[in-house]
Amino acid sequence: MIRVQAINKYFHRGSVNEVHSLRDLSIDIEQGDFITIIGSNGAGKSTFLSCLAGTHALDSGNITMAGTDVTRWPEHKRARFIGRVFQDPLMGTCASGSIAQNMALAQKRGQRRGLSRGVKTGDREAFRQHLRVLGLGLEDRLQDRAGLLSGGQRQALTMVMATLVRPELLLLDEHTAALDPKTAGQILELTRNIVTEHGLTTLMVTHNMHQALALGNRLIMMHRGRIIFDVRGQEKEELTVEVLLDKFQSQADAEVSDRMLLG
Ligand SMILES: Nc1ncnc2c1ncn2[C@@H]1O[C@H](COP(=O)(O)OP(=O)(O)OP(=O)(O)O)[C@@H](O)[C@H]1O
Repeated sequence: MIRVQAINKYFHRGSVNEVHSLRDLSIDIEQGDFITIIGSNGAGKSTFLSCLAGTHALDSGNITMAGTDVTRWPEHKRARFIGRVFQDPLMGTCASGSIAQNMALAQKRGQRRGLSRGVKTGDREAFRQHLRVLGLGLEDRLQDRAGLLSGGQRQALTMVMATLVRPELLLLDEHTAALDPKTAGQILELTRNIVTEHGLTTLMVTHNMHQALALGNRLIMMHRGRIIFDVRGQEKEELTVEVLLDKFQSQADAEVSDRMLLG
């Protein structure tokens, strides 16, 4: 289990530009949970993923993974058991490296990486098998530079790379948002298959409520650095876009009335 206890994250603390991005956020993430995360712009969704990945240090609070306190662990140390896919398909792969070289690097995630970009012969067949599942023909293009691939192909490759070494936690940050609808659908299907096949504990940020409802066993809604709604199982199955929109709206209404009261 991953336990997040009362975490706070500020940016530019103490200055006029201070942003309190995460506010006493707590959540227990069960082994195998596939959580979709929705929330308004600036709600803190990406910051939350970055704090889990160790990209940002916390101002307070704790994160434990499988009983180990990782709060002070730097990003590179957590990389051993965290896979992450970003919105930008260009971020997950090295354009100048071949598909095989990219996969060889992914295979060494969290280990010391030498300067050698060599790929062992035995690995090539394993890489081909991983790529064949995608149905994109990438298994026959191991020598091609990743920079030659389309955005969708690169994101598919990134998904495979992020899960080549089974991650304890998979973080997906709007990973289909930059793709055309058809390709986004394919990557989502791939996501569903990979996560289900390996039973990966996964957090997926999306602005698409249909996606948030269609995938995962649990959904959380964030607002202003907090989790304001957390639903799972049957209750999630029965959720509709209308109910989610109502939640958003009631939050906005509450803020307006707060402002009126305070003002
Ligand atoms: N590196 C940073 N420096 C300063 N402020 C930041 C930084 N990263 C995030 N913030 C601020 O923290 C708040 C939360 O941002 P975050 O990107 O986590 O929100 P989000 O929910 O992912 O939003 P979106 O849906 O728009 O991507 C915002 O006010 C943002 O401006």
